[in-house]
Order: sequence, then C-alpha cells, then structure tokens
Amino acid sequence: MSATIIDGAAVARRIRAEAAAGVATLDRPPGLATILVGDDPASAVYVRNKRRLCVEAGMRDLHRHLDGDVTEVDLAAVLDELAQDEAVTGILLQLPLPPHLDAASLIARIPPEKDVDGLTEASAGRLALGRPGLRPCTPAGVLALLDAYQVKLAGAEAVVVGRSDLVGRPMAALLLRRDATVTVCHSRTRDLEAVCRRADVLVVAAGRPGLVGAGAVKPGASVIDVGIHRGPDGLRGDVDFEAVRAVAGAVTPVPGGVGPMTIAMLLANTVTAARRLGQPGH
Ligand SMILES: Nc1nc(=O)c2c([nH]1)NC[C@@H]1CN(c3ccc(C(=O)N[C@@H](CCC(=O)O)C(=O)O)cc3)C=[N+]21
Ligand SMILES: [Mg+2]
Repeated sequence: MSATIIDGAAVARRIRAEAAAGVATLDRPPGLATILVGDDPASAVYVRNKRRLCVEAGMRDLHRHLDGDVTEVDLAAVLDELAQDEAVTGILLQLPLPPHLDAASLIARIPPEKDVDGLTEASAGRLALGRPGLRPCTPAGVLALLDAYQVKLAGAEAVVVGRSDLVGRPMAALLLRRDATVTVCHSRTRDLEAVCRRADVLVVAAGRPGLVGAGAVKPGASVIDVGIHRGPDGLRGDVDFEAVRAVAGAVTPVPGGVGPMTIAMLLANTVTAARRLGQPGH
C-alpha cells in the first residue's frame, strides 16, 4: 500500500477559480499590492507567480519593487501610502527583508483590514481568540488541503514541526480551533521522531531538507510538507518523500503540494478583504 499523493496544484486551481468567481460579484476589482525589496531570486519567483495569478483571478496588480538598500523610513512611507490608497485591498510585504530592515515594525504599518498575509499582531490575536480575521496563507492552505481530502481533525493527534510566526504558530492555532490535539515541536524538542510518530496529522515546517523520514511517520498518517529547498536536483521539501510515501496514508509532494495553496489562499484572503472593506462596520 502506498500513500495517496495530495494534489495541491489541483486544489489550488479550484480555490483560485472560486476567488475569481468572488471577484466577479464585487462592484470593482480588488487591488493586491505586493512589495518586493531587493533581488533575491526565490522571492522574485514567488512574487511573480502571485502577481500573475492575481491578474488571472481578475484582480488589479499593484506591485512595488524597491532597491535592496531602501531605508526603513522610505519603505514605511510606501506602506503608509498603500494603507491610505482606496484602490488597494490587500498589502503583501514579501519576506525575508534585507537584514537592515525590521520586518516586525514594518508589518505593523499594514492595516489589519488589508493584511491579506495574516501577519499583523491584530490578525494573530484574532486567530488566537477565534475571532473573524485574515488568516496566514500557508497554514490556511494546509487546512484547506486537509479538508479537501476529508482528513478528520476533531480529536485527531496533530503534530506541527516548527514554530515560526509565518507557519508553525498559526498552524497550531488553526488545528486547535478545529479540535485537534496539537503538539508543537522545534529545534529543542527531545526525540522528535517519537513525538512525530504519534501524529495522525503531521505538518512539517522546519526549514530542514529531508528532516522527516519514514521512522517519524505513523502508518496511515497524513503528512503535509511545508518545506521548500532548491538543490542541484531541483526542489525538495522537509520530508523524505520517497521513504514516507511507503508508510503514510497521504502525503504532499514538493513542488505541487503546499506552495500553490499559499498563493490560492492569498487570493481568497484578498476577496474576503474586499468584501469587508466594501461594507464598513462588518
Ligand atoms: N510575506 C510573505 N508571504 C508569503 O506567503 C511568503 C513570503 N513572505 N516569503 C516566502 C514564502 C514562501 N512562499 C511560497 C509561495 C509559493 C510557492 C510555490 O508556488 N511553490 C511551488 C513551486 C514554485 C517554484 O518553482 O519555485 C510549488 O511548491 O509547487 C512556494 C513558496 C510564500 N511565502
Ligand atoms: Mg525551528
């Protein structure tokens, strides 16, 4: 028996089509402002894909590309301008930023209503308290994938490997909201394999290529690989895909798993933001 390969590209296509249908119901097209600082090649690829799919969904592409040596004051001014601009529905500041810029204080300039990346303190607080708000795209995409494959979450043992602000922490909060029993592992976790082996649902976002092998997977478990690494043989994830597919019940590939879902949820969040901005008080 070999695992079901979770087709993130196909689920993402469906969610993008739903976002496009949502755009068509709005009085005017939402505008997505992506901000890329510098010329990191991986970031450039991601931002290019986000812009292309934003246009494909019928939204306005309001991109800003800034020099890698832009000052924090100048970048803050760009964010403030986008925050005020009525044509801008969503603001995405691509990370990582060059080391001389403080991401936290810059993200804090994004109004929560336009925080389509779900990274502001307000969005994190709303998620933690279970209030309506925009959810971080990657963890939201993971949840949408699990739902698309009808993976049961209520009462399930869920293990998240990684505790980043972008993925691990919000992932744990989302799974807890869905009544999973959630364990978060990180670099100081003792016996990572033993903890992972308890999981019915294992989400790996550690940023370490091939970290999770077959020995860390309970037979039949659903394994979601958030990692993405560029090597000589192309892209790979945090999961040893070939080894794990022999043990797991379902597993995401890299590429074609979580990556496309991140962008699909960004578009879905932008439609949600447009609806809420269009109805002040709601
Ligand atoms: N503010 C911010 N928000 C983000 O959401 C954000 C970010 N910064 N910084 C970097 C990470 C990474 N990320 C990806 C998006 C799409 C793919 C994606 O489409 N991956 C394709 C492969 C694309 C390729 O060929 O490289 C796949 O996995 O199939 C991957 C990774 C968003 N991120
Ligand atoms: Mg870590």
